[in-house]
Amino acid sequence: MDSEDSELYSNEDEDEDGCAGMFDDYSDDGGCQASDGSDIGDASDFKREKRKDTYEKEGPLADLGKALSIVQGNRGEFSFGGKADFLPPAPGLEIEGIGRVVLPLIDEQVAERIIDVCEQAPFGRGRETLVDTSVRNSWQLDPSKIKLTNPDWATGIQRAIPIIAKKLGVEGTPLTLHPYKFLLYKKGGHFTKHRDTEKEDRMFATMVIQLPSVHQGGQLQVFKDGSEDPVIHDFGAAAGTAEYRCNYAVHYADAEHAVTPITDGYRLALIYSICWPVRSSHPAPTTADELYPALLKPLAELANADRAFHYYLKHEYTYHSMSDIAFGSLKGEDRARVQSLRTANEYLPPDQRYNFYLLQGKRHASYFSEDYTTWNVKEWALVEEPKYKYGPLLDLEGKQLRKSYPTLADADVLNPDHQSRYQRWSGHRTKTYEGSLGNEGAHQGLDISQVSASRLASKVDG
Ligand SMILES: O=C(O)CCC(=O)C(=O)O
Ligand SMILES: [Fe+2]
Repeated sequence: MDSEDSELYSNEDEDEDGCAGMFDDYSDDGGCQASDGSDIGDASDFKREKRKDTYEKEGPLADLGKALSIVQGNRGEFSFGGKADFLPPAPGLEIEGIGRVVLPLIDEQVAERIIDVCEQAPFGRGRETLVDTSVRNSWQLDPSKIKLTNPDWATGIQRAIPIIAKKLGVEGTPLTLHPYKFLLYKKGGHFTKHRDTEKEDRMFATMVIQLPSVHQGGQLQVFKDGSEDPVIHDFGAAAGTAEYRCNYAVHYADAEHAVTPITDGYRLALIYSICWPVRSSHPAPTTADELYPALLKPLAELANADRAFHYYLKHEYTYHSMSDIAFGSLKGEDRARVQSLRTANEYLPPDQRYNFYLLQGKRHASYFSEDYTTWNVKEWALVEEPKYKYGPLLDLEGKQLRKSYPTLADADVLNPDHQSRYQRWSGHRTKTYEGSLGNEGAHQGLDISQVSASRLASKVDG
């Protein structure tokens, strides 16, 4: 394998906005990235990118994509939940400075006393942590400030782990659950669409446990791949059990989700981060054996032609999860597809086999609008060509190859889902707004930096 170790960020200049550090602009404090609901830049950018899209529609790379498109693997459920049978209905909630809180919470005075010891929950936008009740309106406490005194609580959380692992399609994996926040919503409380960011190393999913609550509204909506049709978690509302037991929901942290407004009562929830075990080596899901001939033929042709290719992972990954556990951190479909490629690769003659690598990329685009008045502006124009930066190659064990910062050409993309370039990059976004302040009618600018999904790149050995 001769890695291209010549250039650092090979295809573009450093951008000038201070985001030269590849992985430094995740939001941490708020724990969440707000998406403000507007489609800034999307329409015009999408059209442009579509026109320019150059991925191969026929030939061995396209055939390999076609064979891979049916690999779904043991994807697990994208978001699930329901009755938390594994937890006791009376958790024994104690709040520092308040004492024992009887559930469900209905007494307004008690609720206000709890609110007094809480802080208004913030959210992350770019590098900032903001409080804006039009985006997020709830009250939060650090888990160190609460106790769940029922001893069945801790054992119940442990009992949840194999259930969650199985539903996520990673049965047998010793996931860990870490309490992240206690949340209280009252009438008017809500949280607009957002993604959760990494709060702990190796966090990849979120569990919401709703404590016995009497309230109206406050459903959790989880959106799949930009779909407008969410999975809805009502935490026992329709079944009439919300007030008598704990209910839960799990979703991948990178899935967009929202909490609809609470229209009456109080909703209490505990948020847990779901994390991969350190240095996990659990078995990969299996794919059907009959698949390999279909993968093998185009893969062999590509190897013969000494052709490198790359694949855009579909889930979001943080730099930490990538470098810590690499292949072990891949989720659902990504995991199944990479594993299928690896298995097919084993059938190639040793001197033709591929090496597989992971790398993370970043796309930066600037937009401009003249009619900027709110965040709902429809017409944004690209100011200049988007810039792309790629991090170093990591092997599937997460080891960094020294000085290997490749450039990825569109012509070499393995694209099983026929995604446009814009779609391939439409993962995690950080939006920053810039404008001339206090100058009515002035032109306004907008930056969008996208932290892309990580990449799988591969190069012919030898
Ligand atoms: O309250 C909930 O159900 C979810 C809250 C949430 O999305 C978050 O804290 O990031
Ligand atoms: Fe969230």
